[in-house]
Amino acid sequence: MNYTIETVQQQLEMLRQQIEQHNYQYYVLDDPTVSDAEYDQLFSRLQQIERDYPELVTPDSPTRRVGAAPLKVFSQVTHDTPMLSLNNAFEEVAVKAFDRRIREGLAVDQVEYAVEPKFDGLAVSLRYEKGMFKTGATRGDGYTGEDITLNLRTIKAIPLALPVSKVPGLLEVRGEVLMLKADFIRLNQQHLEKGEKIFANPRNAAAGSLRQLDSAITAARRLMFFAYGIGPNEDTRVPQSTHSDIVQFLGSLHFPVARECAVVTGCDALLAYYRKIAAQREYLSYDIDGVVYKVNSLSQQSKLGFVARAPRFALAHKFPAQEATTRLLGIDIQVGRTGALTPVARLEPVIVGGVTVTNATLHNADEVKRKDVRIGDTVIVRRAGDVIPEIVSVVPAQRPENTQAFVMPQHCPVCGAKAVRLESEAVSRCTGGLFCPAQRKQAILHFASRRAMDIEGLGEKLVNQLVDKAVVRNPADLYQLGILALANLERMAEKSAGNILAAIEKSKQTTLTRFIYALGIRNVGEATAKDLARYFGSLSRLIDTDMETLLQVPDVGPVVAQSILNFFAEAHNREVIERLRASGVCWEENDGSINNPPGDNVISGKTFVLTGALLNMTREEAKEKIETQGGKVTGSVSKKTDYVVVGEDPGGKYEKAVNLGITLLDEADLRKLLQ
Ligand SMILES: NC(=O)c1ccc[n+]([C@@H]2O[C@H](COP(=O)([O-])OP(=O)(O)OC[C@H]3O[C@@H](n4cnc5c(N)ncnc54)[C@H](O)[C@@H]3O)[C@@H](O)[C@H]2O)c1
Ligand SMILES: [Zn+2]
Repeated sequence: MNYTIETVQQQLEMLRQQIEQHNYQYYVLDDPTVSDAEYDQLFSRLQQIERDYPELVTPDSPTRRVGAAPLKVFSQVTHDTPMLSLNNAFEEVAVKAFDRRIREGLAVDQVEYAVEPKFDGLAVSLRYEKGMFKTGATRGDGYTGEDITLNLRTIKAIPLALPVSKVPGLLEVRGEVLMLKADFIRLNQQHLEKGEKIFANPRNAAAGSLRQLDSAITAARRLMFFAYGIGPNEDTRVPQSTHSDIVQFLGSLHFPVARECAVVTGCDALLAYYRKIAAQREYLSYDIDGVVYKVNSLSQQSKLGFVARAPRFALAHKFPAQEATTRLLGIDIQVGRTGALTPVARLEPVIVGGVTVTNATLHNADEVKRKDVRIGDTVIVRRAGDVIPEIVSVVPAQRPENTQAFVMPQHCPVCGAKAVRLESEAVSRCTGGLFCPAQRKQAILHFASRRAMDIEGLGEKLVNQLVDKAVVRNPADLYQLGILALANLERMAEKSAGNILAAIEKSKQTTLTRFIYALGIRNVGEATAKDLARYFGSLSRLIDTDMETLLQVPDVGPVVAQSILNFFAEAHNREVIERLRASGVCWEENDGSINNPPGDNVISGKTFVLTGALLNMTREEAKEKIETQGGKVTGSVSKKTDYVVVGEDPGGKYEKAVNLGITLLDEADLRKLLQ
């Protein structure tokens, strides 16, 4: 196709505008809207056109510049030596071309390179004066960065003081701040639980954590630093000969440096290093997006010099993208072992980092809403190591017409029970805990566990087999098991089958606490089960209870109470309980009153009159105790008096109480009440 200068000009402008917008999203807002691969494509298109039409290159083109201008809310730091970017290569041919250019530029046959992993974080510069950490800044647009000294001081890996004997003057250390994969997963998990925004990848998490106005937030996030270079310095003790010496020197100052740094010679060795690191990538504790090749000799480096935005002596050889763009075909709901409903994106198959991806997690309803993911959307998918692929974002410009926002289903798609979301949680959960097929294994294992029904020998392997073979679908089925069904299972001798049947039989005789706990009601642990058993005395009272009553139980709040109500509201759960009782599971019950005679409702709001001398406490003490529990003590008996406490030698008040028919208590009764 033949372009006129005008159409090329138009294309250029569009590309530049798009790239500027992406730079802003990525560098300033830490919130990219396209995948890196897509960005890199736009960028190399722009580079290509500018190579073909050098007369159209403008000094402000993104290909001439680094990053983006610093945010105004931070103070600015001028870099005495600019912080540049790196030229990129994705293909081996580009690496070979790089090596050839270097050899030609230096007029040598072979070149020695320092090779390093390319950290996927954000570049910072740390300024030390007389060995003390003074200021730290982001790269910004390469010339001016943001002053983030306070935030950097919270990073444990950054030394606040260096041995002055080694660096008496000025030293600027350059390197990358990043978040370790494990810390990233933990942070997102926390955010997910709290219903907060989750980060697309460790780089964004690191950038978002570091570029905070409140350094307390940075301190709460765990960040890591790796040093890879030195900026301005006025010190002859800084190595002057090779880059690898500099890295070693940084290590001796106690800066973390990558263990994978090496020195190699020739182009084949570069490619071998790339393959070696690519194979290790998954196992590294931090994300890398490629490797970096740097001419090792510093004098050769300065001979080669710089192009617009990057040194000529270095090259970033990037790994294939971990992100890709594809179409969202549907949103399925998966039900986890604990009943959590997770929306999962069904995708048009796409290759991400060498693996075909057809599904990606959307985490929960809030996340879907925040990203506004809709069926038919074009989405960016990211895959990192063995982490489940996820949707990073939607490409809004490519949304088809008439799409609808996603709504979380009101019922469990597996068992049809009501799905509810508790106020304190980010996820919806199926309430059919005892019979939902998705939750079977978990429910049965918990039911049989030691502190619940205590069925010895019924462990995970056995439960898996029983459920997979559909011999047991819910805890009630356990009590219908026969020796044959058990003995037919793998690795199950007749003797151990007999033992298990005996353990099941034995478990029938249990306590109400254990039984309530065994039901696996969300938020009802052992302690709560005990409180409930004490308070209600019988299971049927608990099943028939209401919110108001539940809130009277010690330590039961609205969230726990709602969980309990949801659980018993599900008819299938009640059926399983009926079957359990019919098969002989039993415990002692009472009407609850003997467990609860003391407590608020007895003293609180009641009026007491004391008469006669008490043996083990003074009247003052008795009065105080009654009052601290919310009761009232008055001096004379009337129809409004609830209790008269009668001690030794009571006076006229005693007779009056008898006449009015008021409940009399002796000292022992009072003490019991007060307990
Ligand atoms: N998705 C988007 O919208 C978007 C927008 C802008 C940029 N980007 C991404 O950022 C890239 C461009 O960013 P860039 O200019 O920072 O370039 P870059 O990240 O490709 O390379 C330069 C940077 O590499 C880092 N680095 C890591 N390890 C290093 C080492 N051992 N030695 C030296 N430097 C090392 C330094 O921070 C340096 O600034 C793009 O290729 C793209 O992947 C994405
Ligand atoms: Zn269910």
